[in-house]
Amino acid sequence: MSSYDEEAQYEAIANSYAVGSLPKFGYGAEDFDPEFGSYMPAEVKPKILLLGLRRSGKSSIQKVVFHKMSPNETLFLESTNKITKDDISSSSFIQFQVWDFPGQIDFFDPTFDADNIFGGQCEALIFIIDAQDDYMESLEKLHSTVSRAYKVNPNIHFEVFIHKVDGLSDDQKIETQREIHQRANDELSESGTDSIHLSFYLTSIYDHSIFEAFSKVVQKLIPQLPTMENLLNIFISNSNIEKAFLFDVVSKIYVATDSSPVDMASYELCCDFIDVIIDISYIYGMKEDAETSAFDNQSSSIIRLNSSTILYLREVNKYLAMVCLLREENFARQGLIDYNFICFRDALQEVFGIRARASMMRERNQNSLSFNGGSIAKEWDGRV
Ligand SMILES: Nc1nc2c(ncn2[C@@H]2O[C@H](COP(=O)(O)OP(=O)(O)OP(=O)(O)O)[C@@H](O)[C@H]2O)c(=O)[nH]1
Repeated sequence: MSSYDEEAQYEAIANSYAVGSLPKFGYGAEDFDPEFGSYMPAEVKPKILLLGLRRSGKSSIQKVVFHKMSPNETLFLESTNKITKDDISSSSFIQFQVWDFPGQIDFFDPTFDADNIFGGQCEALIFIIDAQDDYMESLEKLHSTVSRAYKVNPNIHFEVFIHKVDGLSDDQKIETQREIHQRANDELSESGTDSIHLSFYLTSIYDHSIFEAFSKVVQKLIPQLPTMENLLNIFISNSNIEKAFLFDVVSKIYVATDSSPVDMASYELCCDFIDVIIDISYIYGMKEDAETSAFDNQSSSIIRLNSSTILYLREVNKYLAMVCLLREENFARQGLIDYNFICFRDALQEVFGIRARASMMRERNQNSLSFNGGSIAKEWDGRV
């Protein structure tokens, strides 16, 4: 396939992106306008809620995924006694808030403002069940939580993290998941609310499962995901690449991958690769007077493994990186891969540029938000 055909293919996909289905979810729009983030008031940012019984691991998940806390440090976390709102947008491609709830919260307390909490910008509710504990009480709480939230906002995505599975054997993991899945869904059908769909994930902060689960939760909230997947499919097939992930660098959440199955070992390898690059950039790449991240739009890296596999990282913008796994012999034509990557990046820019421009126009028309003083459709700062 010639490079020109390929470019046209990327362009067609980018152009086919439907402006009509604009997301509420925000992305690193600073790439289009450096001041965009500051225009977006906190109350319109989408929310992901973390709920569950006390000590189930809610704060630990938030700290490990979004604040680089090491899992062992979570042993010293204090119990949460009020709702903690964490704005993820300042350091990440994905703009949202994570709300961490105290375990003892009572939804039937008259002061609990369910409309405000579950309504509006609430996109996902993650319920955490401690798999190392007796989970019967958790299941009751899960049922009351999702029923209450669903009444207020049926569009919420309900996600269940069966957490702390590091303490279980493989057989126990399967059995626990089966039992929790069965009981939770039975309770929903008995109460006549079986239209509520629950998704289950086995997670632990001591391995990459928590990042993988969070990636899947976040991906559901990105309406452009099929377009991104399509672009990645074209990219890998024309570049002889085995697998490609688009990573949000700070959180190591992958916002998209091609449609071949994700194997956990490859994902872990890519996460470790990003950690190495970030660490090296910080240690050796920081300029003396610079306060900004050393990982920038010029970053790229190649690691050759002794299994004749190559790990290749290219930045997409300052928050987003593409990490590819490919066989060594296919890396001989690096120029082709780099060219295809630039086409891919331009197409992605189109996809999100359309979204940013249209959302600005929509907001202007509605006159509900002020986006004064800047053109969103500026040059992408990661452009070569
Ligand atoms: N083994 C194991 N322990 C975990 C995991 N995640 C969290 N923990 C531990 O669980 C304990 C409670 O974690 P927290 O994050 O404070 O729990 P929480 O749900 O925020 O608790 P509250 O604020 O009281 O509602 C801590 O000692 C964590 O180290 C995990 O994946 N595996």
